[in-house]
Formats: sequence, C-alpha cells, structure tokens
Amino acid sequence: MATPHINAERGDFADTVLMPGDPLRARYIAETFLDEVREVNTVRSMSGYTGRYKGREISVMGHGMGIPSVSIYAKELITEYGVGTLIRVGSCGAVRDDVAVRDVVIGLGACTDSGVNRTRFGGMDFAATADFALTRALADAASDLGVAARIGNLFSADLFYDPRPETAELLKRYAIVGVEMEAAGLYGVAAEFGARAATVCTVSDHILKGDSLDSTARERSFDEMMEIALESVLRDDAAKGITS
Ligand SMILES: O=P(O)(O)O[C@H]1O[C@H](CO)[C@@H](O)[C@H]1O
Ligand SMILES: O=c1cc[nH]c(=O)[nH]1
Repeated sequence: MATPHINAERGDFADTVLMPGDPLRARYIAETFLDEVREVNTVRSMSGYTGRYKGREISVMGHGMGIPSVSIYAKELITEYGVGTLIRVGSCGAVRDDVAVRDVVIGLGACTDSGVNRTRFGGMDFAATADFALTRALADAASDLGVAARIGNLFSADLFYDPRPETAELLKRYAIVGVEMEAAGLYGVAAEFGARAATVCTVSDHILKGDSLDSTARERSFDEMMEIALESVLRDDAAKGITS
C-alpha cells in the first residue's frame, strides 16, 4: 500500500508521529529515545521509524524543508496510514531580544507568507492554530522538565533566504517566537484532513543578532525538546484516559 513517498505498510506507523524536518534528526531521535525500533520508510532517504517510548508506540519521520514537503508527508500519513497526531520537532530562528539560541518555543499559531491555506480555504485567511490539548501537553511537559518554553506565534516562511530586509523587524514587532518553514502548512493539512498537530522548536539561530548553531548541533543536540515532545505524548494520553 505504498504511496509515491512512503513505502511503509498500513499499520507500520503509530497513531502519533514526531516530525523533524531533518531525516537524520529523525534517526537520532529513534536511536536515542525509542526502544524496539524498526525502520518503516526509506523513500528518498526520508527516514521513518516506529518504536516505543516508555512502552508507548510512537513513530518519528522527517518531513523535509518547507510547506510543500511537509504537506505531502502529513497528508499521506493521515489519509493512508491513519495517523491522528503529528508533532513537529523543529529548529527555528529567533527575532526577539528575549528569545535566544537553544531556547524552546511552542507554536500556538503560525503566520505565513505562503498561499497554501488560502488555496484550501476558499481564498480567505485561515487561522493556522495548533491543537489545544497537544499544545497544553507540550507546555506542561516543558514545565515538568524545568524548561521555560516560549508559547506564541511562529512565522512559517516560504523563503529561508528572505530578500526583504524589513521582514525580521516586522516579525519582531509582532512578537513572533520563532521563524521556521512548515508549521502553518502542517496546521492547514491537519485541519483539512481532521488530524491534530502541534509544533515545538529549538532556536538554532538569531536572525538579527547573527548567533548560529552548526548542522551537527541542529541534527543531534536538541534532546531537551525531544523529551518535551515525547513526554507530551504520554501526558496527552493520560488526559484522554488512554494508557499504553
Ligand atoms: O530543522 P527543521 O526541522 O528542518 O526546521 C527548520 O530548518 C529548515 C531550514 O534550515 C526548515 O525546515 C525550518 O523549518
Ligand atoms: O527556517 C528557519 C530555521 C532556522 N532559522 C531560520 O532563520 N529559519
């Protein structure tokens, strides 16, 4: 039952999938945090794995960079593999003075310069918001772990290299907690196909100050965020009365 982009069988994915942009970050998460891991997707090297975290079956798969890429994977996971919950575990840039490299941010909503949600929403502006219960679970998990996460609007950019010099200052003025490239699209896909989505990101660079982590750090050093995401799944289960 493979799709053009995923060569897993139905049942290979858990009901909940953690999704980093980087497939090598997906592998790192699987190898570091999950037991009984098996690889479930190899197409285009967009590594996908299913394993267990504290007994709870969870999958992790890369979604690539940008809204077009995450939209393909999220849609296929929901409609072809029955996935109901998608949690993006990303990196992002900061624009605010009070958000620094390695801070954790949670995307309550996501602004964007992409047109995808207008396309799907009849030309109108869709408020791209995360699932409330999932977001609460992420916030509570962060609090439990002693992490002061920032919760607010992300900006999901179409262009990593934005040629407009004024954009970063505008985003700062609107208190954007992080600039990344997928959340608004992920929230739109989830709304269109009846799934739940949320986003947690670690700040990898400060766009206005110039601080930046290298690619290895972006792949392998966001353990605090991974623990928040994994623990949020258990919290969310408990809130729904589901146990593994
Ligand atoms: O590190 P990931 O999760 O890929 O997230 C961010 O990094 C990529 C750009 O470098 C974009 O995908 C952006 O959203
Ligand atoms: O999309 C991204 C990710 C990290 N930093 C940015 O500036 N943009």
